Amino acid sequence: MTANKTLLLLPGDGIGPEVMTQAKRVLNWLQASGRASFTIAEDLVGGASIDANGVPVTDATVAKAKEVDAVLFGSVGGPKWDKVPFEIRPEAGLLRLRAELQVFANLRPAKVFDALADSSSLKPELVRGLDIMIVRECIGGIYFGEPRGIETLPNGEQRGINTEVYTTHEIQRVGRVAFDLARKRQGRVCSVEKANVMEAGLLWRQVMTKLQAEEFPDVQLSHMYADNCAMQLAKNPKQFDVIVTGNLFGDILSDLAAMLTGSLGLLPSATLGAKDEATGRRPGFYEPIHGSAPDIAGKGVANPLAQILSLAMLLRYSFDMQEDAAAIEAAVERVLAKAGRTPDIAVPGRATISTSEMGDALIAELEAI
Ligand SMILES: NC(=O)C1=CN([C@@H]2O[C@H](COP(=O)(O)OP(=O)(O)OC[C@H]3O[C@@H](n4cnc5c(N)ncnc54)[C@H](O)[C@@H]3O)[C@@H](O)[C@H]2O)C=CC1
Ligand SMILES: CC(C)CC(=O)C(=O)O
Ligand SMILES: [Mg+2]
Repeated sequence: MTANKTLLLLPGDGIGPEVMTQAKRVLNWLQASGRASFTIAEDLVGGASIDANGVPVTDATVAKAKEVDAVLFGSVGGPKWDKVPFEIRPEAGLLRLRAELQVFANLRPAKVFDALADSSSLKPELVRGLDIMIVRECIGGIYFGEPRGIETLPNGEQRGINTEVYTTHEIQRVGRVAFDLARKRQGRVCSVEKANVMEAGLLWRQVMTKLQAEEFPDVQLSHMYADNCAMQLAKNPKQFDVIVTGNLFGDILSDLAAMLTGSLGLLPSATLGAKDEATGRRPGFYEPIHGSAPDIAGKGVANPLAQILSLAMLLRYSFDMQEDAAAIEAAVERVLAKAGRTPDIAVPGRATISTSEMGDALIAELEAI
């Protein structure tokens, strides 16, 4: 059994708590079957924290997130908080957590399960067997760059400002994560930016080129403009192995990649920081790539698999529980093969199951191991 590990759950808003409930069942199964022992805390974040505490994440919650071995996050936001000041909107809580934990490398795998090749909006032959890894820089770029804000000009007009900023160091550290991952995969990295338009993109391209030549000559590096990458992902996604890109392009391209797999409700992510050489600890923050899905929240129909697969990534990357992570992924595959489908991945003409029934089906598969 793996020694006691500490875990903070932050379900958040909308479908966040609904899908987190199913992930908790998997955690319970891991403990009840004697595979692991966790100390689990849970806290508010996003709109739920605004309602209770007036801020989207409290200092105490941030402190807890820094103390634990890993954080499992749901999703935040929703129309209820549309009118709160921008600085304390629910999403600001998520951005603060990522920044405070210094989790800079967001790993967003897009893998097509065999049983779902027909659920993609692309032709099955284009996506069958697809397995790409998008590495998105997560605490820099235009989401964090200064200056930012909305200012009033002398003529009374307003101007909204955000700034794309990347330093050599920020590009190198996420680049190393991408090259390291490629070494364990097909050995190919495609670096994505807009070096034809933006200086930050030009620097990104130069730094990646130098990094590959100096530290990763065994890995093949190509470059692509972000607009072309979006087109190529829809045209021929299997050409990619690892894609490394900045915060904004990574956010957008990973939602696009999600639809190749059949649904946004299937894509997990792991966001990792640097390993502290003194303690051996590496911050790990795990979340589905989808948001709080206000259009389906409260209906019991959200697909919990992205949240559960995020837990599998947590076990793999933060707790080195490779077998258990693989067991969960295999159970997901078996549930899908037996046509266990929430509405987002429905097979036309066949009944769908609810969020909790998807949880039931998954636990049944895990118990059958
Ligand atoms: N990490 C986070 O907490 C994120 C939060 N958001 C926030 O979420 C709210 C809604 O944003 P949207 O742009 O609508 O994106 P969204 O990802 O919440 O939803 C987009 C579409 O995908 C569907 N969908 C998402 N997850 C699903 C699941 N697990 N099962 C089935 N269908 C699913 C939704 O029903 C919706 O039709 C906003 O407040 C946004 O800021 C958005 C993205 C990430
Ligand atoms: C801060 C988030 C709402 C941005 C987002 O869409 C994401 O990280 O996937
Ligand atoms: Mg997003």
